[in-house]
Amino acid sequence: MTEDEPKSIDWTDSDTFARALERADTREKGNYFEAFEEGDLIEHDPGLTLTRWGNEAWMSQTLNHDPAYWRTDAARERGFDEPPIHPDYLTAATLGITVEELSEKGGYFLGRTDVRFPGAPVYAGTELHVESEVVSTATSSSRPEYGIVTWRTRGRDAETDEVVCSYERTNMIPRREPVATDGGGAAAAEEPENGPSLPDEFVTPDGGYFEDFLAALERADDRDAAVAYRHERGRTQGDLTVAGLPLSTLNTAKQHHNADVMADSPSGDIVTYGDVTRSTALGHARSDERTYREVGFDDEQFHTFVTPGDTVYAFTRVLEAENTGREEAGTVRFEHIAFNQDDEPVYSGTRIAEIQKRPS
Ligand SMILES: CC(C)(COP(=O)(O)OP(=O)(O)OC[C@H]1O[C@@H](n2cnc3c(N)ncnc32)[C@H](O)[C@@H]1OP(=O)(O)O)[C@@H](O)C(=O)NCCC(=O)NCCSC(=O)C[C@H](O)C(=O)O
Repeated sequence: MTEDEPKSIDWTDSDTFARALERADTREKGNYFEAFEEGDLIEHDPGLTLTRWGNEAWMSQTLNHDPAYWRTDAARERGFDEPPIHPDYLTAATLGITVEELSEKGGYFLGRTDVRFPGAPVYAGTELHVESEVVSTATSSSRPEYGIVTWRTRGRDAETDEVVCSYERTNMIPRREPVATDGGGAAAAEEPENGPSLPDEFVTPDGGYFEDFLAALERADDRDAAVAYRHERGRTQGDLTVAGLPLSTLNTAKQHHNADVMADSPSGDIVTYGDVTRSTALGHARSDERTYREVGFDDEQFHTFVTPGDTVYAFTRVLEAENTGREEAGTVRFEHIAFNQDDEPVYSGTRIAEIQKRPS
């Protein structure tokens, strides 16, 4: 090189690189709140083939061990052709595909309702196609930097076009332009002087069959009692559950795998995907019952963050039991509450499931 030739740039020199980074634009991912308008229909590009491996990874790591999802003979006894895809994994995969367009910008998952599985059982090899419709958008009165968006999402079997999973979900989504507010929620935070008193007695079912739930409800009837109990198992959150499981469903929300960005967010750390928290709590609950089929989920809410090192436990309330005349199972409605090592609720929701009847 002669003196007149321009010096080549060493882009990896730390000062040079720092200056380059300062000047470079970032190619952004995800959509701000302002991108969503009521009635918009969004077809999500990514598809995902539901595999037995994906199903088993999800089920094992969330402690869902129902044999019908693991063993062919147990699956056939329950009326399936082979071990099907579990509804929790199907729900998480349906949501995962939507994240890039709906919530990757950093939207905390607040709640979900009307989770249903209208199609035939879903087996490994099914390719999912997913679409979402914007149901509503609202400003947040307490957090001006966010808006609140609700979508109706449908996951279809790409081959038959049959809807296999559908739900309505609500997230907080960052605004491009924060709005001015009056500070909103402060008044609503006031606690009543005396909270509602709990029932005198907590009844625990003797077993996990439908008859046990029915008998427990009958024992609680006409008394100041609730059928309510906690489950023994806990699951401490680590890299696989916090980052690995959502990424395996194509869920690109930075909340679960970018500790650098999340250090400067309300949670201060990466957080467990809502579907992992919820599936883990449901796994604990199912370990104390004889599940026959999952029917649906409503009123799901995420109350506070779960971060690495936190342990997810579960508490169950039995709300109703109905003998529908079906030979194999009766229908039970539960409320499940996931809580952490400090006994704080992190998730709650109601669930309708068919529970096996005791073999005669
Ligand atoms: C996120 C929070 C820290 C917010 O807490 P806070 O500021 O105390 O507010 P609120 O919880 O009262 O809620 C904020 C506003 O949102 C409305 N809201 C809340 N829930 C719902 C709901 N189910 N439906 C509709 N609207 C809802 C409230 O009314 C408030 O409105 P306003 O008063 O007008 O402001 C806190 O909520 C929190 O920590 N939540 C837990 C969040 C979480 O951990 N989620 C799971 C992990 S994130 C995830 O899974 C992302 C996922 O991958 C994805 O992409 O979706």
